[in-house]
Amino acid sequence: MGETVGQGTKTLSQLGLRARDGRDLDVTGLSLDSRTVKPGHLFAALPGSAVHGAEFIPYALRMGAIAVLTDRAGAEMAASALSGWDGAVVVAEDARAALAGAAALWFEAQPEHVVAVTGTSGKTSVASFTRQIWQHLGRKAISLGTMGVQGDYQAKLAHTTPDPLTLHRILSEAAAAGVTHAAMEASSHGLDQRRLDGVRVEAGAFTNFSQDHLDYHAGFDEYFAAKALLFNHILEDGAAAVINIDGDRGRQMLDIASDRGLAVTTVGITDNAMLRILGQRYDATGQDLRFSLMGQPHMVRLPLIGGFQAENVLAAVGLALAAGDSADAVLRALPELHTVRGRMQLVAQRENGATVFVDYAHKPGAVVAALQSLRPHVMGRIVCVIGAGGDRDRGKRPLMGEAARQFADVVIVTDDNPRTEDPAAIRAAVVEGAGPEATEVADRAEAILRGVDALVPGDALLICGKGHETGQIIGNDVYPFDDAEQASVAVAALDGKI
Ligand SMILES: CC(=O)N[C@H]1[C@@H](OP(=O)(O)OP(=O)(O)OC[C@H]2O[C@@H](n3ccc(=O)[nH]c3=O)[C@H](O)[C@@H]2O)O[C@H](CO)[C@@H](O)[C@@H]1O[C@H](C)C(=O)N[C@@H](C)C(=O)N[C@H](CCC(=O)O)C(=O)O
Ligand SMILES: Nc1ncnc2c1ncn2[C@@H]1O[C@H](COP(=O)(O)OP(=O)(O)OP(=O)(O)O)[C@@H](O)[C@H]1O
Ligand SMILES: N[C@H](CCC[C@H](N)C(=O)O)C(=O)O
Ligand SMILES: [Mg+2]
Repeated sequence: MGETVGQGTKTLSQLGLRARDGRDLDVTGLSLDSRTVKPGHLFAALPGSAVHGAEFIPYALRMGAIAVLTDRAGAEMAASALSGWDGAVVVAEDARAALAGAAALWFEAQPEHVVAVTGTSGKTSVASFTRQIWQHLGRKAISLGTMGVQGDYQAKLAHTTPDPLTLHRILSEAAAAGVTHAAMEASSHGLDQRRLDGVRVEAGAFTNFSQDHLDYHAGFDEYFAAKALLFNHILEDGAAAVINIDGDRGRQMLDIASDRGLAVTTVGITDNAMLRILGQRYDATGQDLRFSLMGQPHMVRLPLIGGFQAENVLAAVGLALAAGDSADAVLRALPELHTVRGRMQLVAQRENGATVFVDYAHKPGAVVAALQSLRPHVMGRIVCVIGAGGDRDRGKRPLMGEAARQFADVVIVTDDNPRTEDPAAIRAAVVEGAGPEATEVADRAEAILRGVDALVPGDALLICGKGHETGQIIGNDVYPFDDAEQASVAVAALDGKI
């Protein structure tokens, strides 16, 4: 799935495309991978990070492609395969954007209200909270992102922001199923690769900015620029923007949104934020939040662990208001919100009362936020089990270890998803930051068992990095593994229940 779609036919011009010889052929489907091309398809030969899709044009032609969409470099690369071919060649300045536009026109239907959220951390949570608010108001709603498609239409996704063919297919299927409201995550890869182009987004949110994905983006500024595309490129004129202005990058995004003339709602603890956090009181099961909306104070009980969840909730409030619901209705839904699986989720409790949480913190900023925000909920020590994924940004590993050393009392370094890297080398990089007092336990199940074993009354264990994931990727294989399940097993074993 994903790389191809096809049902019925459309002409190139109906897809917003123009062949270089001006002919307007019918196409029977769209493919962005040569291996999924069927007779009559348009093959999008896109520039990739490993290869240029144009390398596969001869193969796509053999498979029966009737049209090829590519960029200038691709057309040059495939010049000999394309010369004398009787299909249509579309050369676009930005072939990714052209494909996304074509996908939007292929499917046409989208939920009436689509909002999108970007930022280094909190996208999944904000999208889920927004969808939950809508569902409490009786709207037919979905959230779409890292957790797949959830809500009144459901599907699995391989990516946080899927390729445009998958994305537009899902939006149209959801619309056909009666979904009127969709909240989606806009990942920096997705924005950079124009996967969301053509989606009619009526409101965008920005959460925060810290280090991630520097294996993909050239630097912090390029990573930020990708996120800014939501506000200076994707959002329609007159759309709304909900921006957390607590950090420098938030204020920078505010300027970008204001310059664009978007209707901005600001969020944060900052004095002049329109949705402003006034105070938070924490206990073992959640928090009381005092906040103001356009100057009016409100109190709400949130069954959510972690101070940052209040920022995520207020961003969701901003999006729900921007999509047209009334403040009264939206505020009534808040006490019903529940956490996203694997986000500061209480997964087990020992007989002595000590608690175990699973969190998806897999970047330095998230580790700091998760540990710092757990602290006021915990009277005793915080034990932290942490590792880092292989084949991803290497620079973040020592920083994640350092964050654990700084904000946890006991640190156990273990494997995350080593993928094709040497697990011991990844652990060593994490230990570099975690310091000599950290314990290294390669096997993740054993690390969790040791973490649980260390808990005395009042303590809490935070298992970082894998959140909702149900597999551990070692080499190219995926082995069943679920942090929440391992925590329950460890608690049961140590408390003598199995
Ligand atoms: C780095 C990255 O984002 N890569 C994405 C990108 O692939 P690429 O440009 O690197 O592809 P490539 O391998 O160089 O190939 C170039 C082109 O040739 C085509 N091809 C390739 C082989 C072939 O036989 N025939 C063929 O036509 C490919 O379909 C592609 O269009 O375009 C592909 C098609 O859309 C994506 O599947 C692929 O996602 C890869 C698998 C991926 O893992 N991406 C991750 C990092 C990602 O996108 N993550 C974000 C953020 C997650 C987060 O929030 O943390 C996400 O939104 O999920
Ligand atoms: N507002 C926030 N500020 C700081 N950290 C946060 C915030 N929200 C979530 N986090 C941390 O980031 C982790 C991931 O949260 P979430 O899945 O909502 O974000 P995301 O942006 O979708 O992440 P990803 O890009 O990995 O999918 C959480 O488990 C938590 O540790
Ligand atoms: N979407 C993120 C998830 C990382 C999760 C973490 N467990 C890891 O494997 O690094 C990525 O692919 O970079
Ligand atoms: Mg996410």
